[in-house]
Amino acid sequence: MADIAADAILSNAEMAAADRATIDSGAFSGPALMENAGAAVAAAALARFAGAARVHVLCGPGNNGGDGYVAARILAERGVVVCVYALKPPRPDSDAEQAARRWAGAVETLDALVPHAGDLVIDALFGAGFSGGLPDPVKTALVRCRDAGCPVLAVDLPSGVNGDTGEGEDAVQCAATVTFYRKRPGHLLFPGRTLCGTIETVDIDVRAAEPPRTWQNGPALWTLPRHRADTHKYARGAVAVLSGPRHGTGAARLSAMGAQRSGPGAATILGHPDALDIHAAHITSIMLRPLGDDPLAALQALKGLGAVVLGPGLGDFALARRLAPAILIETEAMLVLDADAITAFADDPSPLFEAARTGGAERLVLTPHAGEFARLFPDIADGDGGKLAKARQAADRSGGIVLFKGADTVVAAPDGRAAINANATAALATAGSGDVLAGIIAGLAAQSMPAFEAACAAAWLHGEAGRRAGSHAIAEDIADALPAVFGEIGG
Ligand SMILES: NC(=O)C1=CN([C@@H]2O[C@H](COP(=O)(O)OP(=O)(O)OC[C@H]3O[C@@H](n4cnc5c(N)ncnc54)[C@H](OP(=O)(O)O)[C@@H]3O)[C@@H](O)[C@H]2O)[C@@H](O)CC1
Ligand SMILES: Nc1ncnc2c1ncn2[C@@H]1O[C@H](COP(=O)(O)OP(=O)(O)O)[C@@H](O)[C@H]1O
Ligand SMILES: [K+]
Repeated sequence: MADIAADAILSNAEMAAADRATIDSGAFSGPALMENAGAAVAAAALARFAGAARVHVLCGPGNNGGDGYVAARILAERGVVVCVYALKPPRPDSDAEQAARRWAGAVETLDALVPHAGDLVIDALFGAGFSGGLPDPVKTALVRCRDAGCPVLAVDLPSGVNGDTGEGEDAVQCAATVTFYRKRPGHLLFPGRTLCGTIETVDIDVRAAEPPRTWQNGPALWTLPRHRADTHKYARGAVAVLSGPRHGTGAARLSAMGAQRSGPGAATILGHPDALDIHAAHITSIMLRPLGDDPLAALQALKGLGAVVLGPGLGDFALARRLAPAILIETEAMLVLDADAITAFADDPSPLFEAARTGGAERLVLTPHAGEFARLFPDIADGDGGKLAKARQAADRSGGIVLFKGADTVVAAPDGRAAINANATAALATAGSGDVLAGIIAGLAAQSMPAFEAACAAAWLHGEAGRRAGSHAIAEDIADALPAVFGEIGG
């Protein structure tokens, strides 16, 4: 079986399929995989919590509990004082039942659990097989762990966190989580990401059944454009940003600044003359052009146009409704649709989505935050499934790349590929930061980077720039940090 990239993310079902495929291939048995998993948990407990007075292992009825019994046995063999508690006995004839039989000590009910501050709790109640809400005895036990203030080490996932969505309102905050083979979406989506604490991903000899379609976003996922030594500014591609009115020009400037610093040869702001006067007082290397009576013609007149940013601070919904489909159908440029230009299509997105399909080959990138997402895709926003599934549904419907912003930004393509971004910090939660991001996407797309890759790379670079700029950065600082980030990763 071919192995998959280290940054691949598997859903609960994909992980279970990998487990089955590994067992069916004859390479490893279920009990052998469980032994590996439990041994990894025991090793993490010894390495991270060596001074624990006692280790309480809470076991559920499935294989997650099975891993717990294995870890308990190995820790006890190493001389650790271990107490085991079960919610229910393991499922009959399961690997977990075998593992439980090899645990020689007592098994108490969860209500016997009395953890103390110097103890360690190993949470092996539920993992990849969990859905719905936690049973009351589990909630009570987890509250006791929290109140005792002892660290919790989660097996695979903190119990109560849904591996596919990251949802998990009753889960306890864990100090660390040991997961197996590849991460689940719930390790990276909030609140799961926070609840996991430090995540350790260990190889337990599982091999994937299918090629992945979800990844943790990072440089392994895309290749940045490189400039040939003999290039010139038009060969490097050009970005156009549509400006808002005189009293709302800042957002377009921030997009243009993000675009410019992402490597294209030129960035131009187009707007009404009174808005351009304001821009002229602020900027030097960004070009300015009047929008005129025919905005499409003004765009088409730009040499080497590769991407257009439409929306930041735009204010003019009618212009967005007219221009977005025209850009997709009548130009070759990539369209990054953000902010007001997303809201402009809230009542009737079909002309946009039709144009995205007519324009072909992933020419549209939508960059909604949660509020804009709910305006454009109200039924998807209200529906079941987490942020990853919602972003995928939106991409499928729109025919464009959907970059669903937030602390756990998800980028999804109509063909099902998706990436979860995990390097961004709260430094980005500052006005105008999304405008810079839209510009970075356009800057990369103008250099012929495909839309999905451009959106993923932009989200990651934006996150790195935010880190570098520091927790009190403003949007301009995020843009200013970009050249150093590109320099560091060799772009
Ligand atoms: N994949 C791999 O390669 C490997 C995986 N391994 C391990 O297996 C784990 C997955 O095991 P799993 O599939 O048995 O699921 P698990 O998380 O134990 O939960 C299932 C049990 O919980 C129950 N249950 C669910 N929701 C509930 C609720 N709301 N309230 C109450 N009950 C609920 C559910 O009940 P049922 O739905 O069947 O009635 C069932 O009894 C994985 O996380 C990892 O630790 C390793 O051993 C080695 C290799
Ligand atoms: N807590 C956070 N951690 C990481 N990134 C964040 C956080 N909050 C916001 N962001 C990112 O900051 C940007 C904010 O964009 P947006 O909401 O459009 O703001 P604006 O319209 O002011 O530019 C998005 O890229 C979003 O993903
Ligand atoms: K668990």
